[in-house]
Amino acid sequence: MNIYFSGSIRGGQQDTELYKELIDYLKQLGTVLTEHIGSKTIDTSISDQEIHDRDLQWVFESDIIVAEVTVPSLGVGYEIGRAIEMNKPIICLYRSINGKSTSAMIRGCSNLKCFEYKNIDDAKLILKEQFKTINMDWKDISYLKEGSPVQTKAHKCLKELNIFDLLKEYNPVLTGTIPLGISTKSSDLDIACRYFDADRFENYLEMHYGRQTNFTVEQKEKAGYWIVVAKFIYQEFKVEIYGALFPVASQNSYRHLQIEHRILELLGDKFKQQVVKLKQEGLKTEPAFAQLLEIEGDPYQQLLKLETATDSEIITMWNA
Ligand SMILES: O=c1[nH]c(=O)n([C@H]2C[C@H](O)[C@@H](COP(=O)(O)O)O2)cc1CO
Repeated sequence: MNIYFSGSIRGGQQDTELYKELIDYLKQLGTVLTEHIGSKTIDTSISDQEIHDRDLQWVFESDIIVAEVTVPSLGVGYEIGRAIEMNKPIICLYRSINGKSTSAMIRGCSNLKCFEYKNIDDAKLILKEQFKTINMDWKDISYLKEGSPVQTKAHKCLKELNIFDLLKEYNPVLTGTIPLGISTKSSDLDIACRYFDADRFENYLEMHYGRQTNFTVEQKEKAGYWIVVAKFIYQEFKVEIYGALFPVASQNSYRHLQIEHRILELLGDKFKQQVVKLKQEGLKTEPAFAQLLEIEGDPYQQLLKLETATDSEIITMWNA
């Protein structure tokens, strides 16, 4: 796994030693492409344009961006913005100094995860917990092959439909409950995609899947977003391909998948069985999680808030 560590240089180098400690820790989790940020020696042999182009190429090659954003830096802010455009997972870490927090454009951005920490041990714990979820590559569906009978069947159908090759440019990810192993008989095969041109995406879906049983495709507004939804039946599965204009990683179905996966990993089989039981009784997935964790309010929104909770906070929510 390639990691792009981002930290202030010309914005101020007072935290360089801390960056070095973070980089050393990240080296245990993957390959850090930007080790130079942990050193005060500035390479003057390359031009600003070379730095810019090299670093953007590294952002592109990274699987994750970790940014320490306590010292305000134009370069770090710019890298984060470009990484969001590239649909990369981003973790920002900051310390409040003299009551001063970090920019609202970072803390308030739903395309990244922002954590406040106090010391290096805190930061390491946050990184350890976050990397556990991020390491799961949902784009590669081979994990289904070794799974439950329904997961193996899903794998076979998705291969036969060639969904992940045909829709490659739309960045498809299987979401919903089948990847999590908590599906019931009525669970769909949900595929989340990102389009850049809704009409083109709709036509493409029609061209490739229009002959499938009960095929329908429509464009509509949902919760303020313009979406394209194609549905059809394939063998025993209802397939739903869903496209929106924004990156899959920031779509709610994907974010729910990630947080639910993390909760299931943390709370184990007993919790999983309770979720399945509530679903069999007719509850939808997110309301089932919310009921068991005693979360009040809109379960779809409230579950997303757990993205920045620590493992121990999540564990204490469940009184088995
Ligand atoms: O010499 C450099 N090398 C380099 O890699 N950078 C990149 C990596 C850092 O994450 C970020 C720091 O930006 P700034 O220098 O504006 O604080 O920019 C920035 C500079 C100098 O701006």
